[in-house]
Amino acid sequence: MKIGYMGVTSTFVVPDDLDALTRHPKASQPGEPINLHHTQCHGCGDDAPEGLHIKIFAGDGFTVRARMLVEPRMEGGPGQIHGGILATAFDEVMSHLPLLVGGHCVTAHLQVDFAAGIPVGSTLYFEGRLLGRQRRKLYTEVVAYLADPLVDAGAEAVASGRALFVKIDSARHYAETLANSKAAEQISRRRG
Ligand SMILES: CCCCCCCCCCCC(=O)SCCNC(=O)CCNC(=O)[C@H](O)C(C)(C)COP(=O)(O)OP(=O)(O)OC[C@H]1O[C@@H](n2cnc3c(N)ncnc32)[C@H](O)[C@@H]1OP(=O)(O)O
Repeated sequence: MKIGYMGVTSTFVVPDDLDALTRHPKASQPGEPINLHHTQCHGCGDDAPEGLHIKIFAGDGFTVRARMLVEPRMEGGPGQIHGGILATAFDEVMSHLPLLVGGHCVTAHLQVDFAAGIPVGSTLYFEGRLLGRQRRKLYTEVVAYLADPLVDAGAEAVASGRALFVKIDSARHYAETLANSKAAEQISRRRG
């Protein structure tokens, strides 16, 4: 099996020749929650029993804000969050950024830098930013803090991530797997 994309290990490089960004007319307003996915989504779904239950809100411009309680079931090293859980949280938070410009995307590339251990019991605050778009590709980044950077200018950044998302036709992309989803009916209804 070849590793990476098209046999090449991907790196995250934002191209210089980006397309102009326009906020989608139906995008959530700053401060409003973004309900991009569905209730069984492992990242944001309220009804996913083992999910992360991340709360995600639109920010100014092309940004999102989010928070997540680090629960005991998320433990990796003693008393600290598991790195894979944080990567999942980053994926989820950044996956809401494309909605600000419209359309569903999937993650094509994800990378994480872990700067400090994150204690179980803490609340993580996330700031995500859309760095740019080129055709179907959207470049995003996210930073995690142990305090809300909106109210605490000295909030410490404990991890950061970057991801490339690719725009999809969701009906086509999920055509063969939708029936496996516990939320199949809800998603079909939403599509009309
Ligand atoms: C109600 C519904 C709710 C929807 C709910 C949505 C839930 C989202 C959940 C959170 C997000 C996830 O975890 S999503 C789950 C994890 N991700 C996935 O399962 C995705 C699996 N991968 C794929 O399906 C595919 O590889 C795609 C869609 C990413 C790309 O395939 P494609 O459509 O054929 O397009 P392709 O031409 O290959 O690529 C398009 C452009 O992207 C570039 N590109 C593609 N992959 C890469 C890569 N790894 N690294 C660099 N560049 C890449 C190509 O060079 C090209 O650039 P250029 O030629 O334009 O320059």
